[in-house]
Amino acid sequence: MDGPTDASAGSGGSELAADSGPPAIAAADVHRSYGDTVALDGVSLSVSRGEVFGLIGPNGAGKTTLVRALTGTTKATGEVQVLGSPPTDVDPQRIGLLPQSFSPPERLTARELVAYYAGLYDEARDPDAVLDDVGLADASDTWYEKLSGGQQRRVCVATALVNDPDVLFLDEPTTGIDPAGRRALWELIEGLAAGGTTVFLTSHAMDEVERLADRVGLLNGGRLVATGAPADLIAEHGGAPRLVVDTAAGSNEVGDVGYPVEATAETLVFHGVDPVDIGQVVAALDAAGVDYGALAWKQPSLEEVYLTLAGERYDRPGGKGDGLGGTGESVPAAASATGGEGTAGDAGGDSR
Ligand SMILES: Nc1ncnc2c1ncn2[C@@H]1O[C@H](COP(=O)(O)OP(=O)(O)OP(=O)(O)O)[C@@H](O)[C@H]1O
Repeated sequence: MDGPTDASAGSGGSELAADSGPPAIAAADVHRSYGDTVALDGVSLSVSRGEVFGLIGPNGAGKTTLVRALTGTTKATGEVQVLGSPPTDVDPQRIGLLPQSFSPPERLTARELVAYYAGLYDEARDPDAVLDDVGLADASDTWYEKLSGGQQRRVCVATALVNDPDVLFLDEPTTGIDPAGRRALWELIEGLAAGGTTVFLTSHAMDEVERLADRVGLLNGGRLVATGAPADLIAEHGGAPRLVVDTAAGSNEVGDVGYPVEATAETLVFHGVDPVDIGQVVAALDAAGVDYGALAWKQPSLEEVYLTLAGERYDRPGGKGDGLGGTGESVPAAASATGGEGTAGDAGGDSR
């Protein structure tokens, strides 16, 4: 872990970005079990100040447990520091946390709720300004229980922003939020990051993580199995661009078109096809008399990285894979722990 602890250094995000102090978040060999269920199995990571770190992984991989370990809201073994100090020693003013599950009192208006959270801090932003930031200015007088699920989530995000934190933990911030709202929230997060706020977010939306994160960590079975910039992970694990052709034909019906071909129940997938060579494949299909429908050229994305490394490639019933993930090579079985919720062996005393 990095050196001197000075939790009082710097007061605003932009100052932190220029600060050469300890990383915003540092974890070394973090373990957490619930009874026999190993939720975190030796996680180590470091997040620089001003960085946006995206944590992805299958259900039950340990993402929420890691957020809780990093924020000191569950006990874990190993070492965790936020801004150079154990998380429970850091001034709460400097940390923002949006938990995955958050059930505020329902008979309060959005403004009253955000104002309540504002009152917990020495300094806080104007609740109306924060509600405006999350696109809820028009609903600020509505009771929480009368808001839609996505609006409720936005209020929860607002409560995490109200103290203008230096380090912001967002556990699945956009779940349930409509596409326009998601984009608005992305812009908000981008603005915070541009101002120097460190953001640690978890998400199942790969487009979200690919857009927002400077670095991504893939958690599987409680272990961090890959970390890197989205572009680097895609280059390393995403496979080649491919042409997906809707057809019931088998690969043996096409002949050799110069690209590895993979057949699924409803598609032929040609791997490594550059856009300029699509015509060559189409000509080969026509020459072979293959009956086909739509063609789609796809570049690898973070989703392919996820599907490959998490071993979660989707197989259609009766098919050999959807042809969209990875390189068509066999992938390891999912290693995620998916035990049920419960408190057995939860000696950690989760506190938030
Ligand atoms: N309070 C708890 N009591 C018992 N087991 C728990 C508890 N919290 C989490 N677990 C288990 O720990 C493992 C990791 O759970 P966690 O919620 O951290 O995963 P996750 O990656 O956040 O999942 P999801 O994507 O579904 O939110 C799972 O097997 C889960 O069942």
